[in-house]
Amino acid sequence: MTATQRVTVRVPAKVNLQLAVGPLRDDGYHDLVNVFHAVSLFDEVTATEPAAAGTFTVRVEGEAASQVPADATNLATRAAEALAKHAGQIGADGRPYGVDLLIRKAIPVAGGMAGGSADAAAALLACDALWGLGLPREELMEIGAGIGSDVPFALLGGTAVGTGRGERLTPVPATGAFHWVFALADGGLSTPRVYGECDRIRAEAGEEVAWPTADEALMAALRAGDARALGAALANDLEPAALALRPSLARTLDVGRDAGALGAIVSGSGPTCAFLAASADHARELSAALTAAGVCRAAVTAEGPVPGAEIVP
Ligand SMILES: C[C@@](CO)(OP(=O)(O)O)[C@H](O)COP(=O)(O)OP(=O)(O)OC[C@H]1O[C@@H](n2ccc(N)nc2=O)[C@H](O)[C@@H]1O
Ligand SMILES: Nc1ncnc2c1ncn2[C@@H]1O[C@H](COP(=O)(O)OP(=O)(O)O)[C@@H](O)[C@H]1O
Repeated sequence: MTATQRVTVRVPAKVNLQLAVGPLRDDGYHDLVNVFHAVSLFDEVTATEPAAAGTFTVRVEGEAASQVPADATNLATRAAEALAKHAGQIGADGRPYGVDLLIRKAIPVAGGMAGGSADAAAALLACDALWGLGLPREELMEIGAGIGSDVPFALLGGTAVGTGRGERLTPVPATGAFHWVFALADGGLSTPRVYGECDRIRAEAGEEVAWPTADEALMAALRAGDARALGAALANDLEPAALALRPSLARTLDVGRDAGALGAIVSGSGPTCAFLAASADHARELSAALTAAGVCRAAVTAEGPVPGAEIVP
């Protein structure tokens, strides 16, 4: 252990600007073109030296704490244990690595905004500092990919294209800031269930599943910082599946569109819906319209892109 006794990391949620889902692979995953965009909705993870060396514990605070497992299945705990294994289990002081984690949760749980992956990424960065490992971020991203497909992006942040199962990342140059509104839903949607429903819908339609490719219009909109063009290019192949499993989301999307959103989309596997606004004021207006229509549990505004997981000084 180093002299550092406590490290706090702030980590953003994501929205998928394009989620092109390719064929189902033999390993149960789908090849993707996943355009990730980090937004200013953050969880915080604090890593503290444990009372007993070699133990891993986790506590969760926040409105949704009861929906998050506070045991070894928590993605943050799994990430910390994976890092300890990677580092050889025993620190330079001869004591086994261990950590007490505290998660302050603001990212909706099972909401399609990768909150669990964000916590795993934050735990990797926090434990790396707590244990004095000093691993390069790329190495943490590789360990993160073993925990979940979305974990590497939470370490990278900004805007990036993910290929493979979403873990192989290439940053995308983007100009300016985009203004978002997120309509949070009651309850979550299971990611494997939404992918399964996508496969079922495609099989029923007898569709040939195309190899996923990045949308050039979307990339150009990002390079130019053109919110209107970006709004028109937003696309999510999981949206029909999320709507089939949660039909009420169709009305949420319609209310946002009718209120003038530049783009309206289910975020990843849902059920959070994302709306692109023309400005911060416009985002506040959209948020008010969604709340007034009663089509969401709450509406929150955010900006993107923001950096990935960062240690709080
Ligand atoms: C859909 C997306 C979009 O970014 O995220 P969410 O919207 O749920 O946050 C991701 O693809 C979710 O990534 P993540 O939540 O890390 O998934 P993983 O733990 O790796 O996988 C969970 C399950 O999702 C399915 N899965 C995931 C990724 C992928 N490329 N193909 C898949 O089919 C598989 O059934 C897998 O067993
Ligand atoms: N730290 C964590 N935060 C949120 N969920 C977690 C965490 N660890 C494990 N989970 C489990 O992972 C599931 C998916 O969580 P989350 O990442 O929030 O959703 P999504 O994949 O839709 O973005 C949750 O239902 C929860 O049971």
